[in-house]
Amino acid sequence: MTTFTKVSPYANEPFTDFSLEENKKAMQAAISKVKEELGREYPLYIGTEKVTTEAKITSINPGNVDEIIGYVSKADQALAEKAMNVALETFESWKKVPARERAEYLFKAAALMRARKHEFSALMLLESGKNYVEADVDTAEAIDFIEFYAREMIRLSEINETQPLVKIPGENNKLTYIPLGVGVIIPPWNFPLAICVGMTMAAVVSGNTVLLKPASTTPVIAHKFVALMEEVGLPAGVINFIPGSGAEVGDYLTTHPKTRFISFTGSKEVGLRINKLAADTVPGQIWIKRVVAEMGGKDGIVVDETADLNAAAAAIVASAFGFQGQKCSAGSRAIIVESVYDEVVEKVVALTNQLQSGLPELNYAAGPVIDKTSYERILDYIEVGKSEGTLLAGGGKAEGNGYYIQPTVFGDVSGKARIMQEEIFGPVLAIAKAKDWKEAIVMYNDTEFGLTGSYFSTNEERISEALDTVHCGNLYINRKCTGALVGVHPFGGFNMSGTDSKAGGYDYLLLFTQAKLTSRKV
Ligand SMILES: NC(=O)c1ccc[n+]([C@@H]2O[C@H](COP(=O)([O-])OP(=O)(O)OC[C@H]3O[C@@H](n4cnc5c(N)ncnc54)[C@H](O)[C@@H]3O)[C@@H](O)[C@H]2O)c1
Ligand SMILES: N[C@@H](CCC=O)C(=O)O
Repeated sequence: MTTFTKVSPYANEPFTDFSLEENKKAMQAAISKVKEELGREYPLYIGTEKVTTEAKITSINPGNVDEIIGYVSKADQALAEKAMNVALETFESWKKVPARERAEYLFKAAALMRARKHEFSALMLLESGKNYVEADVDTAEAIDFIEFYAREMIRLSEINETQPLVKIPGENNKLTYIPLGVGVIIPPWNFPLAICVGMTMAAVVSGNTVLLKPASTTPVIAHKFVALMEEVGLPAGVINFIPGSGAEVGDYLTTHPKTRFISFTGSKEVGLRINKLAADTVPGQIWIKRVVAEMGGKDGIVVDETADLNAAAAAIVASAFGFQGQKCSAGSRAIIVESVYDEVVEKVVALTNQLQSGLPELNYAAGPVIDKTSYERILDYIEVGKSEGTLLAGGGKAEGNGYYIQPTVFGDVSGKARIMQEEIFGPVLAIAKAKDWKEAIVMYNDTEFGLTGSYFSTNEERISEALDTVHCGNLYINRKCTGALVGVHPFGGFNMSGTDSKAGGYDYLLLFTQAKLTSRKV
């Protein structure tokens, strides 16, 4: 590879405006095209080999459970071992590829994904149940991660020029960020393109080779990304695609002596398990495994009596019910000061009741939740909510040939209630009343999580105190608590929300590299 793309300053990928008929039509055309390709089989990628297994993951449309998205081959431990050996071998050559050259593969991939944006969004919409806007935002974020990390790797490779070390006479000193080795990439299903792409590309552009184990409900969109990387000419063996059972393949690779790092995004329970298993050293292991674990949230919005109450209500509803509340950033709690409680709650309920449930391909505001297990878990939580608060909206199943649940709101919930403390990961909002803004912040902080939060107020003194005391990785003032943008809002949480890796930020690639200092006497 000799000719490099001219690198422009990083800018976020614009979102598509679906109020324009031509954009809506373009998405509908992409959905029709993708539908013609449903039901295919997809292999594992192990180096140059495409491996088809008898055992398959069947991916279905959660909004229309009779529609099969695809059949994806499934790795077992023997295939995971084979992939590990290929990744180890490929690492020896990939780590020597100059950073600028590695970044070039990413620039090419971003350009191609941009050209096929609606096609990626359409497949994701059918496989995960996102509506047009949510799918478009996910694809845009995937493009952003690729563009951002490519530039970041170039920056890190030039750090000696841009941030020189202190000079002393008689020595030439240099810092180089070198890769770690073979990493296991374990993304969740809820940003099935953006997070899968971001986690994988960050590790790869840093010079590592990876074993990518996608989430079992969204393996087809993950495959589309892997095929794209093959198309741009990324050397075989850099990304090895091994869908499979988390418990079987995941545990095997987490405890493997040659695994150098694990990059995980998902639930607290699985994240803690990985962290624990990875902490044990096994025979043949010569390093401390690095674990990047981004986990769940019980995010909340605090509203005081000076706030713009219409804006606050709109933000509460958008944060609670965007993609059916299936975001780690979802505002599943609202804490409202007593004097404006009734007014805000009334607005929230009115806006919630406007959300219509239906097929993602018809672009309904409220689509299905991801699978039967989630569906049943969320419905159970709704029953718990009925004994912990006052049901104000929704409260059960919604119509449709899929996993549809009504956007549900509970009021008068105590801060200690289960629906205020546990991550439900579905369209369920719990609202609590606080005596005043100070108590509201204390209630917000009363959680084991610490991912996102919003504070609505027009009082500068209180905003200033909120900025200091609301304890979460991503704190927003007077806006919703979802929708972090790459490069603008580096993303990651405190406490049980994870290792605060700040995806889409300037520190992120450091997690996939190690700094080597060389000092030469002159
Ligand atoms: N903090 C963040 O940035 C962030 C972003 C997105 C989602 N999330 C969280 O992710 C969760 C939802 O995603 P999910 O349902 O896919 O989470 P999950 O923990 O069930 O699964 C995440 C991934 O881990 C795999 N896995 C399961 N068991 C494993 C094991 N023993 N070893 C290795 N891998 C294993 C799964 O197959 C999947 O690929 C929510 O808790 C959400 O808050 C966090
Ligand atoms: N980064 C996304 C959330 C990712 C987790 O689900 C947001 O900011 O809404």
